[in-house]
Amino acid sequence: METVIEDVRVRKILDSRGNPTIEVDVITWNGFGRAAAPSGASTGTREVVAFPEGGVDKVISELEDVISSELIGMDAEYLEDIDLILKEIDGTENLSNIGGNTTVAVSMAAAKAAASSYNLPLYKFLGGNFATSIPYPLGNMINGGAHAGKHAPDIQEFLVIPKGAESIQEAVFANSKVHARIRELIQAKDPEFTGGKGDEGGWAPKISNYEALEIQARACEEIGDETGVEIRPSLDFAATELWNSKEEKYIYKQENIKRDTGEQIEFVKELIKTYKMFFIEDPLHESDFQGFAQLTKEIGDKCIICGDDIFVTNSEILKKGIEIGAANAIIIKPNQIGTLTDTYKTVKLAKENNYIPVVSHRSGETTDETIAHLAVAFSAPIIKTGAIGGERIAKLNELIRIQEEIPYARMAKLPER
Ligand SMILES: C=C(OP(=O)(O)O)C(=O)O
Ligand SMILES: [Mg+2]
Repeated sequence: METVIEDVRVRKILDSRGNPTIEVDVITWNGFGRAAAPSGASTGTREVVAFPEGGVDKVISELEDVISSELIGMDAEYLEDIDLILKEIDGTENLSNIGGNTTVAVSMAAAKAAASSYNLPLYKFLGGNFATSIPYPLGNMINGGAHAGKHAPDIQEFLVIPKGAESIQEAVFANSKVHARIRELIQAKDPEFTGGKGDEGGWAPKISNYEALEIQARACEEIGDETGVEIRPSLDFAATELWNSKEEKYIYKQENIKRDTGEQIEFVKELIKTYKMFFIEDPLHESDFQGFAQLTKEIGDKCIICGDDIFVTNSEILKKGIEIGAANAIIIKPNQIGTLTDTYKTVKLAKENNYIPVVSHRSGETTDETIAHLAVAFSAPIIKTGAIGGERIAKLNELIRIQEEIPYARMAKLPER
């Protein structure tokens, strides 16, 4: 009885870019769940459609009644049934009728309502008592590409991971120290730097890719020495954004360099070796499964090779990657696939095949903290959710609370790289 849905409310709220997004409340007999959908800027073409034409307003005016009349009376605990109904209401493969952002917000709010009905936090409701490992935060330090202005580096994300941290608190503060040090190092290079940031809270400076790489490496080393925590650099190339399919080249506008697939693979390998990169995301464009497989085979034992736009949290697409050994990690973004059930299906498949699930934010976020709970529930060893900024720290601070709550909490076991 406790988990029976009594009401569903949908509203338009702001995201971190100032764009409208959807927030959903699910009210059960004995509980309440609220969740909001994020949105991407460098989206994969095979992601589900975020919103139907007409955007959030259309969803609210036309769909609120349909969704709530279907869900009222259902049991929020039966997440698979709820997600199935949402997909049935939509009726398309890519959720283009009601939008994947609509379904994901309802799906997450329903799960949170079910958890709350039992007086359980979401991570425990979904993950049970043995979900005790806390993910390492992969934090954004410098933003480029689609997440920053045109003078910023071409590579989308310069990230760091405090892999030597012994607690989430130590980890997030190590990241914030690196973030602050990077500002100083940028300022030393460019005295006119105003402290501008990109969409994910990383600095958006007018420096080259190589300058950014040098600054990133130096900051990791200096803060690592200061704190005694090993901190390793990482990158998200978001290479689909760099790929020009007509020329069949990756275009680095800033350096006026074009690289074909072979050159791109060599370039990525060189950066991994030079900077001891721990994690590289989307080094090749979203359709290059073979390139991913080659890179993984050649250097996947030295660095995590992670697929985002290539897999779009879709288990069927991941299967294709697994068959040929493309990547050894996968970004998990619930709104790429539209429901929690399908998100979990992908995480399960990844784990069964030794692909590391990396639960991730989007560039457009809200203060919704759900992904912190999902990362713990799924025992994901890494969460990618920025380093600073209100919508990023909402997740990081929630992890601090979760760690405090779990009696045997320990940092996740990271793969050796
Ligand atoms: C978070 C990312 O960006 P977006 O949300 O714009 O896809 C990413 O590419 O990993
Ligand atoms: Mg990415």
